[in-house]
Amino acid sequence: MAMIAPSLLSADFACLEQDCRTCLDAGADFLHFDVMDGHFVPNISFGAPVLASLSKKVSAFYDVHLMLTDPLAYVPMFLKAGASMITFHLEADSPVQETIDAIHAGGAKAGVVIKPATPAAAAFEWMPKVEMVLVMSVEPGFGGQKFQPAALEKLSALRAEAVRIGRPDLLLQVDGGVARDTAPLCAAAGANVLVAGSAVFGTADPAAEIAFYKGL
Ligand SMILES: O=C(CO)[C@@H](O)[C@H](O)COP(=O)(O)O
Ligand SMILES: [Fe+2]
Repeated sequence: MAMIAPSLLSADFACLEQDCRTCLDAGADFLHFDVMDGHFVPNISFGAPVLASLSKKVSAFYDVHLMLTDPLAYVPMFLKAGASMITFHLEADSPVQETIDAIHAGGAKAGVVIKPATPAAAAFEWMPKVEMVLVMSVEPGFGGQKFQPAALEKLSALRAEAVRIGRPDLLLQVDGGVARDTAPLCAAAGANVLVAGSAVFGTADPAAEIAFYKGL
């Protein structure tokens, strides 16, 4: 059964607290918090002060997706702000092992992310060291983009590798263009955490959307 991580990037920032509660009441497993620096990706979203305010009011598993050129420099502030898991890009500039260690030292779970152009094999060496691998199925930077089917092969390859190394239940997340038509394909390919932004918040009934993905 898949877990669902609604992406707050598509929430109404003027009612972020209420939007989080709606997701959690509907059974959302994680709240996906997309952080963009306007450098690693051509967009700026929100940062640690927003997470700190939110995590004080709403108790949840905060799945923080860092789209930053130097994630290591920002790990301490996101840990302090209440991140439950911090995921960073292998394409970023920070040393990977040091960044994983800094996240773990702060008591959070760690994940690595790959962009569409990065092969699945790039994540293999890190799989024994992290709790989650995230496959981007769109270019990071914006919500509402079209799902890139090439992500499916990567998910299958990563799931096979997770089984091979004796971690069959490793969290394997997919992010970008996940909707009612693409989510079942992702789950069948081995994803067990589905990020959905516009598919959840772009509907009149986010709770019904969340129930659909949880049932996969
Ligand atoms: O990390 C990102 C975008 O860079 C995502 O988490 C998006 O927020 C997903 O949005 P949808 O594609 O589901 O609308
Ligand atoms: Fe994301």
